[in-house]
Amino acid sequence: MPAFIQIRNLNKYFGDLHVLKDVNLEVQEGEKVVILGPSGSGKSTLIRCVDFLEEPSSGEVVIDGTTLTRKNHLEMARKYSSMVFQQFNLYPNMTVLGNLTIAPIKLQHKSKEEANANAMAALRRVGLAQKADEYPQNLSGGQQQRVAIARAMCTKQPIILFDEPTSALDPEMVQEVLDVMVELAHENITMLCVTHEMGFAREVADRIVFMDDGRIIETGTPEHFFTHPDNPRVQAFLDKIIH
Ligand SMILES: Nc1ncnc2c1ncn2[C@@H]1O[C@H](COP(=O)(O)OP(=O)(O)OP(=O)(O)O)[C@@H](O)[C@H]1O
Repeated sequence: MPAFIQIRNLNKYFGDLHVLKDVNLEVQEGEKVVILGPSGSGKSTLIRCVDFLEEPSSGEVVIDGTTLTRKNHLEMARKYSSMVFQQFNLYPNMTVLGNLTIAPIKLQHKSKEEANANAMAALRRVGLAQKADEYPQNLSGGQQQRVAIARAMCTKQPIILFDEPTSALDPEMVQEVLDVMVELAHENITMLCVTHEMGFAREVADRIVFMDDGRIIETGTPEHFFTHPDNPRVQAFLDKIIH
C-alpha cells in the first residue's frame, strides 16, 4: 500500500538558491513526523510544499495517490490538509467563532449550525469556549495559537501541518500550545511538524526527520535520534541545542 503522503525527488529553487535538494519522504496515515534541523535548512519550505503554498521546482508531492498540481491544489488542501503557522494568521476583524466557521461554511459548504457546533467543540478542546465572541487582538499569543489549532481541527482534514507553531510565543505560553498539540497527536491524524521543541519531538514523534542544507540526512525514532544518531552533524546540532 503506497504511503499516504509521498514526497518524491523534490527540488525547490528560490532564484538561484537551491533550497530543497532531491528530498524523498514517505509518511503513513496517522503517523506523527517531526522535522528538525538548523535554521535555513529548508524545513518550512518542505512543509509548505506539502500544502502547495510553495510550488516544487521539480519532483512531486502525492497525497492519497493524487499528485498536487497548480490545478488541483486548493481542492486537495481543502480535502486533506490544514496548516498552523508561526504567526497564527487569524482574521483580526472576525470573532474567534467567525474565524473557526468561515472555512467550513464558505469552502466546505457546511450549514451555519453544524459549523458553529464543530467550532464550539473544538474551542472546548483547546480550553477556549469562553472566548468564542472575542476578537483575536484581545487574546494572548498562546490563546491565539490555540484558536488557530482549533480552526485546523474544525475543517477536519486528515493531515495537519505545523510550521514552528510556538516560535512566535512568549516562553510562558509555549507549553499551553504544546499541550494542545500533544492531545491532538493522540488522534489518528497525520501530523508533520517543524519545531525546535525537543521535548515535544521526543514525546510525540513516531519519527524524526533531520534536514541539513536542503537534504534529509537522518530519519529515525526519537530514541534513535536522541541517543545514537548516525550522522555527526545531527549530534553537533543536538549538542548545541541541548547543552
Ligand atoms: N520565499 C522565499 N524567497 C526566497 N528565499 C526563500 C524564501 N523562503 C525561504 N527562502 C530561503 O530558503 C532557505 C530555507 O528556508 P526555510 O524557511 O525553508 O528554512 P528553515 O529550515 O525552515 O529555517 P528556520 O528554522 O530558520 O525557519 C533559507 O535560505 C531562506 O532564506
